[in-house]
Amino acid sequence: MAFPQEAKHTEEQQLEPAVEQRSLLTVTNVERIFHVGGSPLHVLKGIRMELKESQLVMLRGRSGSGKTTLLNCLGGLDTPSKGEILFNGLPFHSMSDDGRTLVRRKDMGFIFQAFALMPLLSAWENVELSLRMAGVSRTLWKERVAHCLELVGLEKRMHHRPFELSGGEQQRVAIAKAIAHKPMLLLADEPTAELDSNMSAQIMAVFQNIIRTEQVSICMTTHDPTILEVADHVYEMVDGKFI
Ligand SMILES: Nc1ncnc2c1ncn2[C@@H]1O[C@H](COP(=O)(O)OP(=O)(O)OP(=O)(O)O)[C@@H](O)[C@H]1O
Repeated sequence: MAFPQEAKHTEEQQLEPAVEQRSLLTVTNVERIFHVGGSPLHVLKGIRMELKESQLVMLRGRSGSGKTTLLNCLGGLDTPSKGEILFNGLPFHSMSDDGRTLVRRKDMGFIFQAFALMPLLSAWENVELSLRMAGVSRTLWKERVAHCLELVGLEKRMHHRPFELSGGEQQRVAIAKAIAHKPMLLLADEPTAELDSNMSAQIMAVFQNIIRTEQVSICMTTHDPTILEVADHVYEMVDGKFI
């Protein structure tokens, strides 16, 4: 199988002067209500946001403000109770679970706070596993795995297993794993939460690098005020709303 997004950005387009970026994700009046002990709990209260191609957007807010709930809705892991989410023109809010799963597998990558690596597999094998899961042809694995690990600066650690890597290095493997199948959108929940400020800065530099070279858009949650400056836009969340 060829990589589906290969033709997304042609050389010709890259040489053209900057044009208005296309909207990848449009969120309109999204609400999420959970029912807890028979009472409704309004966690998202009318969220509107937009993410364009090759943008880095951050969701910032206190614990419990609803960031993860929103990220889950954006990634199709959960569905809003009301409102609309358009991803690459597709109505995510009204698609079936199976439909969303297919889109997610092909066009999205996920990064979590706790790295989510297979402990017995090397960095190389972890990234390879992600290509296998995405149904990418085996003939493409070697070149793509090497490329992704180089992109995140781990060419010298390719055959280390997670326990032989630092927290920052493990998170870089997780990033390589999340971008291996060439997603359009990367969703990251507190990707720097477990890292010190130096390692967090390195992860943000990797994000900026992959936005440039892989034409991916990134939406991430954070508590950390020191990394906000690299975002194209920061949405500040308080009690289920943007302020
Ligand atoms: N499945 C669920 N059922 C009931 N309540 C939920 C559910 N998921 C989340 N909540 C509640 O929604 C609120 C927001 O949670 P969420 O995890 O989205 O916040 P957050 O901003 O990501 O917090 P943190 O930064 O601590 O991860 C919390 O009060 C949480 O208890």
